[in-house]
Amino acid sequence: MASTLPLAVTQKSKNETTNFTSVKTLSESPDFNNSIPSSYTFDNENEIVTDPDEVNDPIPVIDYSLLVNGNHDQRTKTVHDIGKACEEWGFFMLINHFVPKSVMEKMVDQVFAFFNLREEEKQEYAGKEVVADSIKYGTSFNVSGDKNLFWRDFIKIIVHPQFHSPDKPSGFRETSAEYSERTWKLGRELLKGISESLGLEANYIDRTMNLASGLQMLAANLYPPCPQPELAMGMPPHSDHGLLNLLIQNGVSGLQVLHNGKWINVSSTSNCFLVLVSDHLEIMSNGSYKSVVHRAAVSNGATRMSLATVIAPSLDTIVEPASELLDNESNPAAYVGMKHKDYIELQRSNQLYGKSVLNKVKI
Ligand SMILES: O=C(O)CCC(=O)C(=O)O
Ligand SMILES: [Fe+2]
Repeated sequence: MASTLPLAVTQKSKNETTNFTSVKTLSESPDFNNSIPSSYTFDNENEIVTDPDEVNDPIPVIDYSLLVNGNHDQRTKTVHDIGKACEEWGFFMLINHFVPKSVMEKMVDQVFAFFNLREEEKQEYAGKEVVADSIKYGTSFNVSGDKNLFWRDFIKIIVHPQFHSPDKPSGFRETSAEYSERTWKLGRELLKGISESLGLEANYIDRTMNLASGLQMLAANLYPPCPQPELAMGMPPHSDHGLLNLLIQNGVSGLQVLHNGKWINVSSTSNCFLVLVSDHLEIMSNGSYKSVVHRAAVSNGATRMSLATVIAPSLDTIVEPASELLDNESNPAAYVGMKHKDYIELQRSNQLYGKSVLNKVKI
């Protein structure tokens, strides 16, 4: 899979950018002459990107209210549809999820307020590591390891099993506490439907992935307007660690998912969660459900913001294929078990590219 992904590097010189600690500072600098430094350029030529209405295979939409409040038939159909979406796309849109629109909007506003702090204030969280230090502010993916830089600034915050928050901006802590609590409940409930769709008891994933002490992380991405969007990349093709990623965005589209070898533009959505199957769900389902390869394109007109909520096993859980799904002859284990913490470390110390980390645990 990784070798088929279109991402070739054209130039590689970081010297021009070493004075900037964020894309936001770079793009707002008075000296910025509207041509992006070569260290940010990728060869995005020959890319075919398709809008969902151009393929007769619409992005699956799941009505959460039918999973939790539907009658028997509606529930059964919803569980079936979730399974189909996880199998065929590794991706779906979740509607009627009971997270109030006002809470989602307040969270988006607070994330913008964080990125709008002075650079020195944000730098307090730079130079840290998200698992060890709970909060990390940074740019690109891993500046010291990235071959080319991505047009993206980020903050990652661990909010479960212990809740953490930056002290600024004011109101961030309260808003993110409410948002985290609601999305954590939503993710756990959704995983019950996913367990059932695999033919397992509803609590199977919750129990075996130790979600009572599971990891929840908020990862906010800022993509400032880019004067040469065709040359830059917000985030390269990758899949996420964890079980699910519940993604929201600020009304500017940019997410693209790889489906049957084609990049599909996911249009901007409001009041809906974009749900991405992540690597640990692929591993525990022994590959029945595929983590979705996705990337973020940038645009020159507007600032885009996305907020990922990662719902993941506890850091000490060794994630391996569920023994109930295996059969020595017809369906042997296709992945080796690895502690979640070690998997994150592996991802952090590698280039973010396709399924390169998942491939390391594939048998
Ligand atoms: O910005 C997006 O839409 C994608 C973000 C993403 O892939 C991530 O945070 O892992
Ligand atoms: Fe991602």
